[in-house]
Amino acid sequence: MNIAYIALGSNISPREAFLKDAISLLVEHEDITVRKKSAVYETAPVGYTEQNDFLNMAIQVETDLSPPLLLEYCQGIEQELGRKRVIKWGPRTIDLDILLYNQDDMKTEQLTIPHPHMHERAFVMVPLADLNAQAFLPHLQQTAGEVLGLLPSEEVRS
Ligand SMILES: Nc1nc2nc(S)n(CCO)c2c(=O)[nH]1
Repeated sequence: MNIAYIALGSNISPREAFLKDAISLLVEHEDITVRKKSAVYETAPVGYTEQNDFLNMAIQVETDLSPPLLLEYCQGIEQELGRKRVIKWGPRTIDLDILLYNQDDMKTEQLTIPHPHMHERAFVMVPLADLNAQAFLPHLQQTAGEVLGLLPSEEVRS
């Protein structure tokens, strides 16, 4: 069994429905188990800012699929839910990005894991820390919490 973290985003209505549908399609795959879901965050667009606000979240999955096969299935979901790559950084019905896959640190033509920009994006790092602040980013040798400046705390602050 492998553990992967996937970021999801949508900024075309109905955003919530696209997130739910994407997760349902992931759950349908016999080699994918969705173990945990973060909260859903409304976020201002970064990069290409002339577009609607996003809903972002992240999920933790267990999978027997290899990274390339997991990517292929995620891209299939984007197609299925009507993602049209009109403007590269533009609006999208649904976006699924593989953030982490075990402790892999790999780069191929199709796929770079960990996601190269994840540490620069609060809309990715906050949902990831929701799931597991101890998730380790091998390319940075830091946990998700450390990237966010969260100090490990034994007790939950009351
Ligand atoms: N807040 C926010 N801004 C974004 N800019 C791009 S591109 N994207 C697409 C994901 O790379 C997003 C996003 O998901 N959320």
